[in-house]
Amino acid sequence: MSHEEDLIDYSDEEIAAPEAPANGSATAAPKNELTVGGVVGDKKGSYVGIHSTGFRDFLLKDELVRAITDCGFEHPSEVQQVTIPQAILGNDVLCQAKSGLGKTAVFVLATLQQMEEKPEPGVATILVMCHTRELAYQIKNEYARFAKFLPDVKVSVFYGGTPVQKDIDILSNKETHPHIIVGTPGRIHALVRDKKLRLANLKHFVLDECDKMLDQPVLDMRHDVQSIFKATPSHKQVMMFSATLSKDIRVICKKFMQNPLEIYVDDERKLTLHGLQQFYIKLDEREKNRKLNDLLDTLEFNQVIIFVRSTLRCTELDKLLRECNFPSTAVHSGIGQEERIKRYKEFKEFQTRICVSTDIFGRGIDVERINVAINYDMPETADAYLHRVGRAGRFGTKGLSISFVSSKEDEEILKAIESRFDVALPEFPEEGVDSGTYMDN
Ligand SMILES: Nc1ncnc2c1ncn2[C@@H]1O[C@H](COP(=O)(O)OP(=O)(O)OP(=O)(O)O)[C@@H](O)[C@H]1O
Repeated sequence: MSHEEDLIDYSDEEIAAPEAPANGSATAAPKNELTVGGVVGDKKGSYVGIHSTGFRDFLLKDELVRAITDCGFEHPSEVQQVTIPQAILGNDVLCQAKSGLGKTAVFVLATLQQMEEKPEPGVATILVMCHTRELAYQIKNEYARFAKFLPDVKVSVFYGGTPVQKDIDILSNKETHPHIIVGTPGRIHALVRDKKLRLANLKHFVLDECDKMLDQPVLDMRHDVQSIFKATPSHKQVMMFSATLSKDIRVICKKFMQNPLEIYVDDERKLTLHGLQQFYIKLDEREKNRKLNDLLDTLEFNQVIIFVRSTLRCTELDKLLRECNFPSTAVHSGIGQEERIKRYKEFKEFQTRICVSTDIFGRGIDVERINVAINYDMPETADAYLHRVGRAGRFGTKGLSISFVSSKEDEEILKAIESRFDVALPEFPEEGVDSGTYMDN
């Protein structure tokens, strides 16, 4: 059994406290910050530097512009306006921007733009890593979407829980060897360690959900990332993204970078989504099931995601919902990988409307029609809360989040959320809320 197979799914595990900075290779970077729509430290936020109003202004390859149009993207979001022009120049970038506002397209477009027209067969130049397998799969699909008019570009996704031999076969044939690799650190590390994957020609190293990936000393994710990083050339572009970047984690991220441009779209305290209405409900643990039933009966939703704290609770709640005739599915690390991806696809494609999940779907997962997010169990940190509720109200759409508060600890988390993100979380009104406030027409 490889080392990688020992790694259970990271995302079901607790978020560990950050440890001392790792022995990274880069030196401390001078301040190079751009805050948009907020204030970082004593520096005033600024819109100076935003001149672009359309994707065409980025002077991207024709093939990319066509793909962007096909995706239905009309205008770049704020994070895209600010970050894409810098990223396509090859600068290192550390970027924080709200959930659901299009960070993925920033690195996908920036890396594809910098790719040679005829990429050398058998050579990987772009590596993107993230913390869960479903997110890796999703990012691979985003590359496929934007590279659709670049027929020579090959992209593959590698993650654990699948036969490693398949990955080795792909890598050992020049015809199938990808130029772009997306994956999770355990499997990528195993492939690099066993010399199946060579990164000597890598030009772009990207971490999505970078805080989660680097703040995991217990489960060795950071260790895997560091080992992989060491197998790459010293001259390359490094980009990292998340909706949450605490001061501590920024220091760690920057150890991988050289003089990065730090882009913070909105002050840390203003990271909650405008279109998202957020409430809590105080109740006893034993009242949760009935309350959830009532909510699912009365709320209007396109799709709803329900977060729980363990795989066992996930299985049981899903079962209970189905017994009550709610069309539910469950996703957690105890489910076989193939089945997990199948369920992800069904949910993404609107074939299922209710998904009970552990934190596996708590970050990055983009399902357009989720308009309600329910914390059946409170998350353990304010940051985890922000990511979870950000599954609803994607790209400026409306949404609703309701969090069940059933213990003293839950109340503490609620307070931490309110103070960290400068947001008032009111109690869910007895009479409910008007569906027009959380459903797009
Ligand atoms: N300019 C755009 N116009 C329209 N839709 C867009 C645009 N940019 C991104 N989107 C869509 O918005 C959704 C959210 O984007 P994405 O998943 O990249 O967000 P994110 O910033 O990575 O969020 P998170 O922090 O939750 O991971 C996706 O469905 C994406 O296709």
